[in-house]
Amino acid sequence: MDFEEFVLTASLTDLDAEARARDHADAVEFRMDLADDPLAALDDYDGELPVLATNRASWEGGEAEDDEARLAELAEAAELACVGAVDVELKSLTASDGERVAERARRTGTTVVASVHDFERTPPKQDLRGHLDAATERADLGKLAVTAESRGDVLDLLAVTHEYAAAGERVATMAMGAPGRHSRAVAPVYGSKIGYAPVDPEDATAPGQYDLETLAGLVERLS
Ligand SMILES: O=C1C[C@@](O)(C(=O)O)C[C@@H](O)[C@@H]1O
Repeated sequence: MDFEEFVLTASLTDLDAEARARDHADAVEFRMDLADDPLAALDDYDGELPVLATNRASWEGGEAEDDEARLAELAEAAELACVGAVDVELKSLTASDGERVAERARRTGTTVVASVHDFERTPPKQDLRGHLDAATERADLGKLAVTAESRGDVLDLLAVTHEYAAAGERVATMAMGAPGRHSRAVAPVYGSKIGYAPVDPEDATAPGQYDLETLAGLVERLS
């Protein structure tokens, strides 16, 4: 997965749902931290869509508690043929074993996404740039999910997304929460390369997500 074009991913906690995502998604994000026995599920996977593997730490909004174990699992996932990309938190890449996951991914031609999440707010533009600089330096794509409290927050995020995309950097951005919901449809117009959506609305993996069919329709109409 090179993310040259926008990739709409269906966020799944159960890979069996891939068949239901195929009509609208380009890939699936497998939230390993929310799944039972994720490596066995990946071994058994015989779907058509490539997998972006995420094993989100509890300190970054996920459910994986044991950092060493979750990064070891993610490194194993990175080497599987069905996995086209792995998501590693920027903090893991800079401060823990995340770089080892990235090395193992690179050895097998798996793309590395460095992610940053802010579940509280949208930091000032200069900080948004700082996050994207650090993420794009260490990975093939820098992803930034913030929490919008106002339309102005979304404008800041979109402006910075546009700057980076126009400069040829590969980035994915989205504003979580209700005020930022429309960013999920609009950010791709400004160069964001990944969108996330659950197949069923009740399976959302972040606040403010549209369901997959809705987001696919919005993105298609706006592009
Ligand atoms: O990092 C992201 C983005 C996300 O948080 C969102 O806001 O859509 C959803 C997560 O599943 C994914 O890992």
